Amino acid sequence: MRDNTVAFIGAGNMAQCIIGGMVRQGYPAENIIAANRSPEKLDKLQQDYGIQITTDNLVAAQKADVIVLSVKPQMMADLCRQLAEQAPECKEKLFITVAAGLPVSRYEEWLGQVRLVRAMPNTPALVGLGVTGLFPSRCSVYEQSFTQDMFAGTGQTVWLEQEAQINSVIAVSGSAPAYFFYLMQAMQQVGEELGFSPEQAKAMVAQTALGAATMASQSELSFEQLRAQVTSKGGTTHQAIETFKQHNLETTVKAAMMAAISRAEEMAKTL
Ligand SMILES: NC(=O)C1=CN([C@@H]2O[C@H](COP(=O)(O)OP(=O)(O)OC[C@H]3O[C@@H](n4cnc5c(N)ncnc54)[C@H](OP(=O)(O)O)[C@@H]3O)[C@@H](O)[C@H]2O)C=CC1
Ligand SMILES: O=C(O)[C@@H]1CCC=N1
Repeated sequence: MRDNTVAFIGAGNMAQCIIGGMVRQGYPAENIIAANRSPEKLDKLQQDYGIQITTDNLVAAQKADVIVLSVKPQMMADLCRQLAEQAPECKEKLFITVAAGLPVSRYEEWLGQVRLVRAMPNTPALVGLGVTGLFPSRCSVYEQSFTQDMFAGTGQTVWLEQEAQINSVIAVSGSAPAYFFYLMQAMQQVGEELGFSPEQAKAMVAQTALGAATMASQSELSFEQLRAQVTSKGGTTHQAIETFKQHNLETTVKAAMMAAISRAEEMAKTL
């Protein structure tokens, strides 16, 4: 299965994280090729992982068994039209798209009735701790199994029965590393105001987040129970949590996640 050559077209943040995760988990670097319109990111990918690189999308697509479309949603129409017009034989290959928003029907307008997996990964794929939602369209059992193997190397996978669930994956995991980074950024800022150096504050916040996430993923206790273990009656944590509640953290979190879904729905209509 790992004999398949996988081409990433668009070698930006998400492609770099998936490629890094795949290579670290043993996918043969010589069977991965990345294409990007500008060369700088490609040079770094080749240095870091020893994969093949090209600035010519058609070369990558023609060499590949599996084509991962990893450009921004706004760039997807042009890319798909380029492939359909200049490399029509690619229509027989498996496509995997990681773009937010764009539905299968849109790809079929551009590429025809291709075999396609909509994937919604997240950047912790780089360290093998990603979560990827997967929705197949017209794929064979082998192609689904290949996609499973490819993303399993980057973390957990969740197969979806309804395409609309991709937008829920965006809200819960695709966009979510940024929510945690935002909280960590705010905590580091306060840490610095309290007198720690930027390096100390960053390390303390990151280590605490790592510890909490590791406990949360390894424990059978609920998040609420784990929180209770930290919260002494009449103590400091209680006061901090009450302050989050007074500022409506839960309402804010829900509004932010629903805003991510709304944006994905809007992109489906407008791009
Ligand atoms: N970042 C994330 O956390 C996640 C992103 N996604 C999805 O992944 C996709 C990529 O996002 P992200 O990696 O963040 O974006 P980036 O902007 O980091 O990467 C996109 C890359 O595509 C390249 N590119 C644009 N047009 C073309 C083209 N026609 N041919 C070849 N290369 C091209 C850009 O090149 P250049 O160097 O010239 O700019 C850039 O390197 C998006 O569709 C997004 O929805 C999904 C889940 C999570
Ligand atoms: O912000 C975005 O649109 C992409 C999709 C999920 C994470 N990043």
